[in-house]
Amino acid sequence: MDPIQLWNAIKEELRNSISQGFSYTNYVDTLKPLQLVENENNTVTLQLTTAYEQVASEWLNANSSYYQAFMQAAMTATLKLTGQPTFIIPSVTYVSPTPTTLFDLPEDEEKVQQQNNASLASEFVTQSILNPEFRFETFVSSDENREAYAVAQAVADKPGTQWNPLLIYGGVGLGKTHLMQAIGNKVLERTPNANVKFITTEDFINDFTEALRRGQKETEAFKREYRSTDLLMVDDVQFLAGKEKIQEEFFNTFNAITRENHQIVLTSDKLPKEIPGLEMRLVTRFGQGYSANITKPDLPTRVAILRNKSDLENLSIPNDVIDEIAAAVDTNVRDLEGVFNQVVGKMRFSNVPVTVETARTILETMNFKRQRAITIPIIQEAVANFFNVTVQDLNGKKRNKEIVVPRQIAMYIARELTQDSLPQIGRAFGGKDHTTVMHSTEKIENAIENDSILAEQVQNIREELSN
Ligand SMILES: Nc1ncnc2c1ncn2[C@@H]1O[C@H](COP(=O)(O)OP(=O)(O)OP(=O)(O)O)[C@@H](O)[C@H]1O
Repeated sequence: MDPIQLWNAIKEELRNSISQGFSYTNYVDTLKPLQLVENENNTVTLQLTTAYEQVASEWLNANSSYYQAFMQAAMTATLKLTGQPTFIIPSVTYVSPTPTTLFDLPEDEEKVQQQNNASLASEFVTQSILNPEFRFETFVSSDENREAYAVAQAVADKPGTQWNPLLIYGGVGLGKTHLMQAIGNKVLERTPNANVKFITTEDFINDFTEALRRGQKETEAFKREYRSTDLLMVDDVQFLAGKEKIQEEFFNTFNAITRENHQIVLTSDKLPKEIPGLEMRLVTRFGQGYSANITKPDLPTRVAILRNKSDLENLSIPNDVIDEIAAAVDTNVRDLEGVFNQVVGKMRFSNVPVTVETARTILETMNFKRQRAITIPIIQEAVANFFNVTVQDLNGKKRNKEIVVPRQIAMYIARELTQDSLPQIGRAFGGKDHTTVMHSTEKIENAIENDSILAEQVQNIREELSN
């Protein structure tokens, strides 16, 4: 006896004889046939499974006789129809939402159709490949990505539940794809048969365009392929901007997946509401789960990332070399890795120990310069030189305009380019009160808006400091 056929017949019986309080959609439809198990006493158990905890607990609960009796009655009626003499006992087990589709046995006809479509789709739909190195264990968690890291782990543990979709956004090369694929790798590690798909937005656009070009059957195959995923991960959704037809298809794919409580993870370079040309319905859908930002790593994080890489690859790169690279490359982690790889290559292929000097040469060739830490004394000196006054004047009490304006500018730049607090800045300017610093910075902030000469002077000093 085929459990799928049997269950379909029972469902039909239940649909026709449904009683009040026994909801077909919320109860029967959530159950899927697993298998038929022969018992010793000539009975057969139809094992059913559900991803809905409540349905399972209602079944298992002390009052479950209501459901069992009802189901039993439907079975008896079904068996009469099919003329089967075996006595069938229903049983229900709960599986957490992640692997639902693994048990989501399609109805026979549908199964064949899906198989046909799958092979049709595999002719032109992008195959998903995950980088095995992109795992949580190889990701350095720091203040700049802690929230994204934590929520990505939560999604990997319980996909399709609370944070759906998860959107990870931030600048280039900061680890968005790494974290997204870490979710995929973790899910696959736990559930190897899960239908996990990772694609770029460009892949989605190309696949859909190709499907449309090939015809209706292929378009259907495309839809089934994408909409049947347990976990769909799409990189760089900002590239959907301005493409109406693609956005419509993406919207439908999104709805089909989330309706099944399956998980979507997206990355973007900015928040959806800031993507020009992204339709409102997608903006709201993308924002309905959880959006986590990743920002540029600071110096200690860059050092930690390089140390971690060096350890993972069993390399003994000296600490001063790591510090040199981390101090010079503050753009993003991808650039940091690029320089690191050059250094590793040098170690391997030229067989000489890597020193700070070698690292500096590599950094220079790659156009990276060590950033000078900007401190208040450096700012004071630059401002004093620019306006032809002395640092003593800036730190003194003179109140003539020729001194007051440069002093206010120096305080403003100190506030902007250092991490020092208002009281610390006040102390560094000859023991001034923090309210004086606040007043000065506000004054320059407002003046920059209306006074283009002053704005240019401030900009020139900034540039001088960055050289
Ligand atoms: N915190 C981190 N710890 C370890 N490696 C990291 C970290 N952040 C980024 N990386 C590494 O930096 C490289 C670039 O990261 P990734 O490709 O994930 O960036 P991205 O934010 O997706 O960039 P893009 O927007 O350009 O696609 C990868 O090799 C990744 O492993």
